[in-house]
This record gives sequence, structure tokens and C-alpha cells, in this order.
Amino acid sequence: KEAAQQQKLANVVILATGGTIAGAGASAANSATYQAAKLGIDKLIAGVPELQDLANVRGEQVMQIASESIGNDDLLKLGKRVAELADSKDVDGIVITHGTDTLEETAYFLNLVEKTDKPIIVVGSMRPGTAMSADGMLNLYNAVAVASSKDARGKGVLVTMNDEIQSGRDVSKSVNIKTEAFKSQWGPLGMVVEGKSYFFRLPAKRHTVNSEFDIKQISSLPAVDIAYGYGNVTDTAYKALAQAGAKAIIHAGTGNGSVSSRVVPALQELRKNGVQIIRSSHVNQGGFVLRNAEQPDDKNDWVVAHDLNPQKARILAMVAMTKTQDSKELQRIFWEY
Ligand SMILES: NC(=O)C[C@H](N)C(=O)O
Repeated sequence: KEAAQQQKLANVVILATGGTIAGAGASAANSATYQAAKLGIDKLIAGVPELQDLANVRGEQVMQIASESIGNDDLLKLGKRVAELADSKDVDGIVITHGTDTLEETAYFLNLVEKTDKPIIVVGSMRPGTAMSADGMLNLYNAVAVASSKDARGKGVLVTMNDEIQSGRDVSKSVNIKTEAFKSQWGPLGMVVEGKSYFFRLPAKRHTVNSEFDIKQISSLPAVDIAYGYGNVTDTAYKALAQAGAKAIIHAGTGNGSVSSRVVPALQELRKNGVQIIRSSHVNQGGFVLRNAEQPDDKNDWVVAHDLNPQKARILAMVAMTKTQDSKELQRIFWEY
């Protein structure tokens, strides 16, 4: 009977990368003071025995780090392992446990480069497992529930935090400390309640199987960096990033991605020297940057990131620039993804 039950359940692989969901603090009162990336995946799975009711679950430790330290090589390593598993007949869904600081970047990266309609769910937690009211257990349970659900297929890479199902493209860490940290300016796609997924919306942008990018064809990512706009800003950071080899600079601009008059000449000069300039906005609740509004992008040959925040714009620029160095192509890609 047990064997028959196992056959009915979906096969879900959990790829662990570290983060607070694998963190540990000195006492149960330490919800914010702790060390991330301490517990191995076997301990995480053992901590939620109810996972076995949802799916046949196995784990793999891909890395063990706090997500603020994730680099491009880590993204590639994770992305390639996800693709291998997605190709495997006996894998129905993939969950990635991840620190929350750059979770939105990894989720968007996978959303762009994984050629599969199998569910890929990225999940983290705001409190370590040792804290009172730790959120990791339920977030992980929800992630496995969504990963094993047929309804989650073909919806791109998803994020399950705080009972919500979010699009990996849109979601962003919008509050720290609180467990309701992840928000999207376009709203969640659905909810997961008591191990069942309920979807209400679909992502409109190209992703996974409809993407022109494929992790199997990407062996390295170009240097793309971010410089911040603020009152009294100078062009020092932009010039230094280009000097250090940045192929594109994301301008994390004020408001509509506006650029200070103290910075404009340097960005025009950098563009003439081949560096792509991509205007985004660092406003907190979600930016929206349009071409030729605030700055003459056509004349400057700059690109706009539209609604992507600076860190997501960096991900898309890196992926896009594995294929094209043409600013018009880049702009097309920024509209479509
Ligand atoms: N809540 C977290 O996961 C934060 C941690 N710094 C990380 O991103 O790994």
C-alpha cells in the first residue's frame, strides 16, 4: 500500500543553497540575530516530516551560503543543475531553498534560462528555524506543495513566501525583518493554503519554455554593475565601474530613472565607448521607466529597464548580453521579459 502511495505522489527535488531558512540563532528569541546557512538540507527536510505526505522528496546541497554572497558562478552552477533535473523523467518539480536577500535575482535568472514547464519554486525564510514563529517550515511545505501541483506547470519560476505564490519575475524583497517581506507591484499569482495551490493570475512576460535564452548555452555572464542615483551624486562610481570592466551599467535612478545633470555627460561618454547604459528606478514600491521620458534615450542610445528594479535589470542585461551587444535588441528584450 505504501508503495502504491509513493507512486501516486510527485517526485520533488529540493536544491539547497543556504540562507536564513538554513540559519540558526543562539536562542528562540533571536529572530534577527543569527547565522545564515548553518543547517544541511537533510536536517531541513527532517524538520518538516509532513513533506512526505505531499511528494517523494529528496534533497541536494548545491552550496551553503548567505544569499548576499551569491555570485554569477553560483547562478550558473545552480541553473545548470536545475536544467539537468528538469530533463530527468523521474523529477516532477524542483524547489530551491535560498537566502532572501538575492532570492528575487536568482528566481528571475532561472525564469529566463530554464527550458522547462515543470514547476520551479524558490523559497526562503525571514527567521531562522531556531526562532519562535519561524516561517521556514511552512514556506518550505508550501514550496513543495506548489512544486508537486500540476497547476503550477508552465507558469514560470515561482516564489512561495508568507502563503503567497509570486512570479519570480515580479517579486521583490520589499520589507526586511517582517515575514511578509516579498511583494510584487503587480500582485501575487495566487495563494497556497494547507498544501493546496490556488492560482488567480498568469505572468504576461516571456519565460522558461518561451524564452530565447537557455542555460545550457551559457557558460559565463558578462560584468554588469549598478550605480545609485541620489541628491548630490557624482559620476565617480559610474566611471569606476566602467574602468573595472563593466559591459553595462544599470543606473538605479531616482523617480522615473532620472539622471542627474552631473552624471549625464559621463554616461553619454561611456556609451560612446561601448558601455551599455540601462536606466531603471530605485523607488521602493516598483518603478516604471519609459523611453525618452526624463532623458532622450533615442539620442543617447540608452536602454530603459521598464518595471524591472535595478537588481533584476542586472540579471536580464547579463543574460541578454550573452547573445547580443546591440542596444536596440537589448531594448526589445527589456520590453519582452
Ligand atoms: N532572510 C535571509 O535569508 C537573509 C540572509 N542574509 C540571506 O539572504 O541569506
